[in-house]
Amino acid sequence: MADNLVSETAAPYVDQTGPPLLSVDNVTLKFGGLTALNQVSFEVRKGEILALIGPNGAGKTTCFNVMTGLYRPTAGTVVFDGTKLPGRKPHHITKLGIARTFQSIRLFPEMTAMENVLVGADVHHKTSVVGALFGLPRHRREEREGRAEALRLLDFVGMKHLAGEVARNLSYGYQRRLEIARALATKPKLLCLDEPAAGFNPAEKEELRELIRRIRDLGHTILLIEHDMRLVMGIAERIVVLEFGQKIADAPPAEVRENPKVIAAYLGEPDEDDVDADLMPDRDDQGGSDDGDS
Ligand SMILES: Nc1ncnc2c1ncn2[C@@H]1O[C@H](COP(=O)(O)OP(=O)(O)OP(=O)(O)O)[C@@H](O)[C@H]1O
Repeated sequence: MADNLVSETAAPYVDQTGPPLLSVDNVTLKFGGLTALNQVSFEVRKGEILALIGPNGAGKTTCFNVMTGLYRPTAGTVVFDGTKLPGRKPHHITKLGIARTFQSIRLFPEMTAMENVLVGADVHHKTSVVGALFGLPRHRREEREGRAEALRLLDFVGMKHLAGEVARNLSYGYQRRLEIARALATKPKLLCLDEPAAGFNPAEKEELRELIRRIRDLGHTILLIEHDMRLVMGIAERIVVLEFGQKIADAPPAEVRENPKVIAAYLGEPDEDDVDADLMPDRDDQGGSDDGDS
């Protein structure tokens, strides 16, 4: 792999000294006899772009599902910004500051792009149903500000001109961008992206890479599940690797791509010196299922 594909940023945004934004602490999750996560621990530092990678079925999405309150761990805990998460409802976790996108796009297909973003923003609205029904001034002001913010977010992801378009009519690429805009509308401290580049061509992947950088530069921390190694190596400051529910590596990209365990996980047994993480297959090459949202 060409060296210039490895992120060389000195991670100027990453808070190396304060407490981690997220700690996954010894998390085990069992589905009946299957251990999807086995004593997994890692931290996400404020301002970081951290990638979570691993072969199909390694436990990546399950990890997101534990962090966002869809699953409760069998053992272990997750602490976000000083708050223990297990047992909390997903909407409460969103309010605390974790937002996510899904492997398979989940928009409201009959709503416009603008309305989809407004749904995301709803999580922080303060006015009551009564306020909405009677069109009270505070509600009207909140609505006006919400629309302006939604438009700003649509502009940020490059689709302001599509604000009035119904989501189901949008191209696949724009639907993915809209999901990101909706997640940003919740004002997340931590944005979790589950395979955002799936189905993208190289040019779209490059645009996505820029977008993820810009999102981080705004002050959001990013946790990224992605099968495209070129994208991961080019953007992540640190990579956590899972295999069969266990963490097998946690290091900067340059180290991870040389790690024999990681190479073996992707390619089978390493072939002495003749292995290079550039050969790590993209998701499409793995023949994995499309919808592992678990
Ligand atoms: N709800 C569920 N019930 C039973 N087993 C599940 C459930 N969700 C996930 N699994 C299993 O847990 C394991 C981890 O799945 P997970 O979707 O987290 O993997 P992944 O690393 O995200 O994979 P992919 O890259 O294919 O999306 C797999 O063996 C999967 O079949």
